Amino acid sequence: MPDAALLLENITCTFASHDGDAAGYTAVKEASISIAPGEFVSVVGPTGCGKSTLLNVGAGLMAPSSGKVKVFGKTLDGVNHRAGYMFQGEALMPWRSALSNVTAGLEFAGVPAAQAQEQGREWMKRVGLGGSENRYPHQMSGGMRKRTMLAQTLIRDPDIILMDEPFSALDIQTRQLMENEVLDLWMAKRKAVLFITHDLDEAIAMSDRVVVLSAGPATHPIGEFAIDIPRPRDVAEVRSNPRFVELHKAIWDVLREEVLKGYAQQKRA
Ligand SMILES: Nc1ncnc2c1ncn2[C@@H]1O[C@H](COP(=O)(O)OP(=O)(O)OP(=O)(O)O)[C@@H](O)[C@H]1O
Repeated sequence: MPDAALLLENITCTFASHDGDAAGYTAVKEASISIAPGEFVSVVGPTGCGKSTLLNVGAGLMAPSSGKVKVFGKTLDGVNHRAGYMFQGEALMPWRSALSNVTAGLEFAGVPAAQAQEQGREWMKRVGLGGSENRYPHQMSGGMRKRTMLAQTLIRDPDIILMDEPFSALDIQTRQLMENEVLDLWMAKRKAVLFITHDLDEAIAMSDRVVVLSAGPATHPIGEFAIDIPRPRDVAEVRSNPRFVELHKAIWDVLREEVLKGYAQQKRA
């Protein structure tokens, strides 16, 4: 079997506690997730369970308290340079134009400016933003800013794409358009994707596999479902596919209780 593109192996993450508990807060405990090259995997779980923590560990932005990360078979030490990361919030640099936000990663990697600009313009077109190169982030809609972030993430052609609830702030129509665009781009290149969402519909519509996390503390996977719905898929239409409905019910049966636990914990906090 080929090496996983990204393997999170027995990951435990303990944070210093805010309430003086010397043992700290173990957000994630012995969690293992493997993503094959070219596979699209979504991770769903209740709010605050540790989804972003796991993604940060996979990106090499946070070292786990114990456990290992392997990238195409090699143990990760430091930042994961084979991964592109699209954050949940607004991560554009407000002082840079859309184009220069998109090309920033190439520039930092030492690609000559003219070449970076040419690639940047191509990517702006690919994400439907041809003609908006000179706009600044505040001159763009939320959807346009997300498209810019998508181009910024994909321009470096990463082998692994990490996405943390990338479209949660968008209205439903824009969100579905962007989800379809991401699927089209992914179908063309088939990179490994780890997609974090709390939206089960989105997870099923997009993925090859959905991993369900337990509520925290000590979050870990409690279920894994192969999404055997043929591609290409339209994220809006796929929702009426009988198999979608069946999978939704099966996954929700596992997720529901965890969501209730997560909600109760947030109310207590
Ligand atoms: N640096 C930190 N220090 C202390 N606690 C932290 C830190 N980072 C995360 N946590 C805690 O770890 C838990 C998991 O956080 P995380 O952001 O990974 O959850 P999440 O599932 O991504 O949340 P959401 O669904 O709200 O985006 C939370 O209880 C959070 O408060």
